[in-house]
Amino acid sequence: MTHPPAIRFHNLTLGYGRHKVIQHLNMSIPHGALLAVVGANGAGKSTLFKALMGELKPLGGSIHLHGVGLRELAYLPQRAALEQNFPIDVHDCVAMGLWRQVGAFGAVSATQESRIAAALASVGLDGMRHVPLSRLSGGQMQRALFARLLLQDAPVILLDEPFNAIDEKTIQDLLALIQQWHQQGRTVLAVLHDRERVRRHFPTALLLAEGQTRYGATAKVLEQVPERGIA
Ligand SMILES: Nc1ncnc2c1ncn2[C@@H]1O[C@H](COP(=O)(O)OP(=O)(O)OP(=O)(O)O)[C@@H](O)[C@H]1O
Repeated sequence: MTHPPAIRFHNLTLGYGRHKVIQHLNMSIPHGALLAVVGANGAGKSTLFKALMGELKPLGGSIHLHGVGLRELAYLPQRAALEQNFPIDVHDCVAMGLWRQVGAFGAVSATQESRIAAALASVGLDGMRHVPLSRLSGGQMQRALFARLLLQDAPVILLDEPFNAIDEKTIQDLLALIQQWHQQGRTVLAVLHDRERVRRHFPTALLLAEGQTRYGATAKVLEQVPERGIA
């Protein structure tokens, strides 16, 4: 079964001033895709996500979202170290995932509180709701950010290096959540560096590399890339 496109890049060129990072990218990502975005450092993986989020204007070409509003994209940027210094606890950080429903200063209803509790339980942080973010380990912080994504309930989820500097047990738990999102029909794009993980868990891949951008079934995309080619 082929799904209609959720995201289409049309002759897309991205960069900063005169520095072009991605050039003339043409591809469609179907609804429900589970896609790994791979490529060497500086290949433009984060740049592509920033453009998808509307944070960076294309130098050329265009990005089309089909059946998905810009506000329906959930985005987990590369390790938000800064965010961990915010003087809030785990509960309030996760509750921010509800901002579309309650607004920035709205009160959280009893139903929403139970959704927050369920999200915390799904990431294994149920006992930590009142712990300040500054006391969390890297893995626990990433669990909290995934709980927030759960509450956002977005049809399209962008994860930029979600497993960077995270312990293996957390990675496995978060991978299980990603699989759940995939089974629910959400579109998930994740920037990853670990080739084996990509092979095992992501059916499709986009390789960004100067002159040899490739998109399709993961095994095919990775087959001619040198062992260190995406790290
Ligand atoms: N704000 C910026 N201003 C100017 N150049 C930038 C900016 N952000 C990124 N770049 C440059 O654009 C290129 C692509 O950067 P990007 O962060 O998208 O790469 P990446 O594939 O995500 O790399 P990594 O795997 O290291 O995170 C790099 O050469 C980088 O130096």
